[in-house]
Amino acid sequence: MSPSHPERVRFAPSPTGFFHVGSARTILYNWLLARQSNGAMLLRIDDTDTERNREEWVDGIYRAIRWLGLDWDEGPVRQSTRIDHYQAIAFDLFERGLAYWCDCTRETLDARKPPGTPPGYDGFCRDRKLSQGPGRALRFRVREGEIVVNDLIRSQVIFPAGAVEDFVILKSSLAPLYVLANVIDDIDFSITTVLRAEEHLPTTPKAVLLHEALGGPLPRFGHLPVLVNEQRRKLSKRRDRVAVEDYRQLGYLPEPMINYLALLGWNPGDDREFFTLDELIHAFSLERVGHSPAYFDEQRLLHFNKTYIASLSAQEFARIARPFVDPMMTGSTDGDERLAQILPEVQTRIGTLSELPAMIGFLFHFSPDYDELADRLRAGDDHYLKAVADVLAVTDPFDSPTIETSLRTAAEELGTSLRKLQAPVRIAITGAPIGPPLFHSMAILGRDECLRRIQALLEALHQRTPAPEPPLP
Ligand SMILES: Nc1ncnc2c1ncn2[C@@H]1O[C@H](COP(=O)(O)OP(=O)(O)OP(=O)(O)O)[C@@H](O)[C@H]1O
Ligand SMILES: [Zn+2]
Repeated sequence: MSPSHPERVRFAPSPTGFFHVGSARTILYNWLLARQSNGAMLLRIDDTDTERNREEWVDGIYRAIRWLGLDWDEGPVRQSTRIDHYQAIAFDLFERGLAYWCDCTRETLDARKPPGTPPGYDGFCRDRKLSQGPGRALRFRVREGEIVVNDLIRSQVIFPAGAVEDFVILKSSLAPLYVLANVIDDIDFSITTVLRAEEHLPTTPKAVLLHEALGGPLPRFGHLPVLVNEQRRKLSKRRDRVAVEDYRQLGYLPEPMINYLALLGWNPGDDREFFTLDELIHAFSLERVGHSPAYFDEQRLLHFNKTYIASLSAQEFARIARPFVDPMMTGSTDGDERLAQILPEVQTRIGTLSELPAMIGFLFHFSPDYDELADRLRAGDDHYLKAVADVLAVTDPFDSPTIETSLRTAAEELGTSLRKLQAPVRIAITGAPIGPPLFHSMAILGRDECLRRIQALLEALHQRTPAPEPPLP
C-alpha cells in the first residue's frame, strides 16, 4: 500500500569511507518511499566531523548513487556550510533556558559519582547558571518523563524517565553535535519521514526532545534492520565486503544489486524474487519491512547477478562486458570479431563480469606456463594430442559441429571417449580445465592457431627431462 501524501525524506550519509551496502539499502528505501508517494528525497551530506571526512568520499557517495541508478531531488546540502545556523539555534535554546553550559570533565564527573551509579552525565551544572566560556559545553536540559518513539518498523519504543542524560549539543569548541544538526535540518527541510539504519535508534529519543523544543511536527521514524554476515554478526568493513564500489569492480550490476538490497528487510509477501526498480516503486511498502537482522548473502546476490546477466540481450551484454574485457584485448588482432563470437557462449555461464578475463582471455593472448600445462596431462595424452592434430589438419569446414564430428570419430578409432580425448585438447587450447564450449572456441581461433597451440604443448612435453626413477626399496 503506498502512502497517500507526498513524503519528504532524506538520505544523509557521512563521508567517512567507501559507500556501504547498508547505506545503499537505506537510500533505496528512502528513494522508493519518495517515488511511490510523489514526494521528494533530499541528499544531505553529514560532513561536520572534519577529522573523519574526506572530499573523495563525498564524490564516492555521488558516484555510488548514480551507479545504483538512483538520484535525489534536492541538495546536496552540506552540513559543514550550516554550522553558524546550528550554533545560533543552540544559543537560542540556552536563552530559553532549555540548555545550559557545563564545565565538567570526564575526570571531575567520575571523581564525583559514587561507584556503581549508572553511566552518563549527572546534571551537576543544571542550576549553576554558568555562562559561555572556554572549556564549557552546552547541554540540553532533558525534560521529566518517559520518551516515546513511535517507530514505523519497531512500533513503540519507550525510553523510561532518566534513560537519557542531559546531552551535549555544542562541544566546548562550539562544534554542533550530530543529533542537533540532524534535527535542525529535518525541520528546515520539512522532512516527513526519517528512514535510517538501526544504529541511530538510541539517539532518537534525543531527537524527539529536540523536536519538542524546536517546535514543528515530529517526523515519522523508521529504523531499518541491521545487515549481518553469515555468522550473524553485524556486517562491517573490518570483516566483510561492504563497499558498493568493490561489488561494482567485481562485475556486479546495479539492477540485481538493487533488487537484492530491496529484499534485505522488506518482504514482498509472496515468493516473487525479481523486481525492476519501477516494479519496486509499486510493490515496496514500509509495512512489510521487518526488524530482524537481514542476512547479506553474497551467494544469493551472485545468483541475482547471474540471472540478470543471462536475461540481457546479446547487445546489452556486449556493452556492459566491454570495460571488463577491454584491458585483455589490447594489442590483439581480430579481437572484436572473436569477442562478438564468444560472448553469446559465456553469457549464461558467468556470475559476475570480472570472471570474463579468466574465462575467455585465451582467445586474445596466450602465453601459458607450458611446464604447468604439461604437468596436468595424463599418460597417453600426447598420443591423443597428435591424433587430434592430424584430424584437425583436414577438418573442413573448420566450424564447431564439424570439429566435434571429427573428434568424435577420432575418439572411436582410438577406442576412447570424446570426453577423454577432449581433456588434453582443452588444456592445449585454453590453458584451463574449464571454460567456454571448446569446439566453439576452436572454431573462433581457427585451424592454424589451434594446431600451433597443440604443437607447442607437445613440444613442451617432449623437452621435459623425464622424471627420475623412484629409488629402489
Ligand atoms: N551492518 C550494517 N547494516 C546496515 N547499515 C550499516 C551496517 N554497517 C554500516 N552501515 C551503514 O553504513 C554507513 C557506514 O558505516 P560505517 O563506516 O560505520 O560502517 P562499518 O565500518 O562497516 O561499521 P562499523 O565500523 O560499525 O563496524 C553508515 O551509514 C551505517 O549506517
Ligand atoms: Zn557539568
